[in-house]
Formats: sequence, C-alpha cells, structure tokens
Amino acid sequence: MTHHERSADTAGRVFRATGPTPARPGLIRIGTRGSALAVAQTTTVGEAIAAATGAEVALVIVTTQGDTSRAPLSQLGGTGVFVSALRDALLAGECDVAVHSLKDLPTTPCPGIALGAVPVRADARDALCARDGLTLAELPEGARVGTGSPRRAAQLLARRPDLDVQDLRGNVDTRLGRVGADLDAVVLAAAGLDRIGREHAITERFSLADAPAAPGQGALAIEVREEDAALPPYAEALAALDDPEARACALAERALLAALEAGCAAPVGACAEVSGDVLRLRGAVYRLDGSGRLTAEGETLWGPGSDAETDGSAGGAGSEPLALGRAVAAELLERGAARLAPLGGA
Ligand SMILES: NCc1[nH]cc(CCC(=O)O)c1CC(=O)O
Repeated sequence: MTHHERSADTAGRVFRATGPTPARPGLIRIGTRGSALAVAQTTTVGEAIAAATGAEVALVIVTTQGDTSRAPLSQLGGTGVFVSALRDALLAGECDVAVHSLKDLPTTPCPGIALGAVPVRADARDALCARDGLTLAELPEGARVGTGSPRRAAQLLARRPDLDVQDLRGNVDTRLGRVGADLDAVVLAAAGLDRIGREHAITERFSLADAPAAPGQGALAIEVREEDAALPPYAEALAALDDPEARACALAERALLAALEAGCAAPVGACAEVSGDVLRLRGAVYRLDGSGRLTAEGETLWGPGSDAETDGSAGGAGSEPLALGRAVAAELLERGAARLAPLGGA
C-alpha cells in the first residue's frame, strides 16, 4: 500500500491524502467532505488548480458532524455543520483551500476566510427522481415524495396538494435508494446528481421559473485563508477558477437570503441570471404547506467594468449583486414575507 492513492486521469498530480499532510512548497492541500458528491466536485477543482499552477494537489478529507450524526440537521445547527469543520481545518493549517457547495455556506462571513472563487455554475435546478420514469404531473394521487427541504416541500405541494411529502436525509445514493422502495420519488439538486453520474435517475428537471431553487444551488465556493488570497500559487488558482457571472448570481441570491434574515432551511427560492449587461434576480417565499407564495424580481446593470473591485473580494464582484439581492428582499418583506413563512432559524 503506497502512502497516497492516486486517481487515474490527473497525470498523477491530484491525489487523495490518507492522513495528516504537512504543508510543503509545490503542494496545495484541498479540504473536502468525504461524501461521493464532495469528493467528485473537489477532484474537479483540484484538477483545475493543478493545471493552473503546476502544483501537486492533495485532497484532504475532513469528516464533519453533519456526515456522522443521524440527528436532524436543524438540531445540529443547519447545513452550516458541513461547513464549519472544513473552515476549522483551513484556519488550523490542515489544508490550504476548502471546497464547499455554495448553498451550504451560512450568509455571515467567517473571520480570516475569503471567498476566493466561485467556479462556473452547474445546473441550478431541482430534479425529480421518480419510479418508473414518472414526472411530477404523472405521479399517482397521494404519492409519497421525499425531501428534507421546506422549500421543496412547499413547491411540490403548491403544484400537487395531494402529495404525501416525507422527510429525507442522507447522502445522494441513500436518498435515491428509497425510490421504488418506500417512496415514489425524491427531489434532489440536479447538480449533485450530474456530478456523481446519477443523471439517469432524473425523471424531470423543474424549471427555475416555476420553482426557483435554493440560493447558490449548483455553485461551488472555493475558500482560502484571507492572507493567502493574493499570494502565489493561490492567486493564480483562484483567478483560473473564478467565474464572475456565477459569482455575481450567487452573491445576489445570497444577499436576498441574508436580507430576509432567513436560514438555509427557510422556504425561500432565488434565481439570478446574467443576460448581456443585465443581472436579473427573482425571489420567492412560500407558505410551508404550499398554499401561498410571494414573488418579487429586480434587475441591475452588471458587467466586468461596472463598479468592479469595490467589495475587496478576489474577482472584483462589485456591489450591484448585493444591492439587487437586498432590494428584492425588501420588496418581499414589505409585501408580508415574514408573515407568510417562518424565515428565522437554520
Ligand atoms: N443540502 C445538501 C446539499 N448541498 C449541495 C447539494 C447539491 C449540490 C449543489 O447544490 O451544488 C446538496 C444536496 C441536494 O440538495 O440535493
């Protein structure tokens, strides 16, 4: 058994560390959760970093409480539990870069840590994975559909009040395993299914216009220690990975969530897009049983030249996405979002 397990197709420059891995010049250590999804997405990031910098890249698996505990996420403090262990490892110098699903990041910034890059976004949509190839409209009356997300539950019930929505936890394969067993269908992020090669399980991708997804869904967040962000080899790696459009969309969606003072499990959907030099954002807040919803939208001029570099972050996202997110949230609040849905809490 060699010390490092090498993955086949990365020219030997991205490997999985099998224990504590000390820092050394020419090596970039990337912290990741150990789930199949996390390892798949971090491997892709690692390959891009190796290509951009010429460095060797080690994947350092960090086990989080969210992975080991069976307790409901709400009791562990929300999906933030997946994030904090990785951030601790970064601050403790056990890794140099951390890769997260952006939608799992709490909206409050973490002292000492910079959002270094938001790579090109994958499919932001939710996906129905049903037995026998069924779509949402084709599911039989009273069908059992699994999701742990109040937003997804409300969106399902808005279209199909007859459905029996069941709580769902566990990694992607665990959740898929229940389809055709005790559930007729589950709803998962399309991006996660695509990343681990389970796209064939998808029987319908919900349109973002009908069912805006969680803020940041389908996007990754690459974090580094603040003091490293402008230094080689990190600056080169982050510049190669960052997609200003994906960053702007994610920031607008997250600013909406933050301004609603909503937790990651609140029944809130948001969907931003760039077309030409316009950034557009649509937000929706749902009553938990799907019987009511509020939507608002707004747009702002946005482009690489417009007010860039004003927020001090790498990539120069500018302040327009944040202002847009806050404006759309303010409209939702003014129209009674806080009375419609429980926004607080994780
Ligand atoms: N809440 C857990 C989580 N965090 C990110 C993803 C999927 C990948 C992504 O959105 O980038 C998932 C699973 C899911 O919602 O199905």
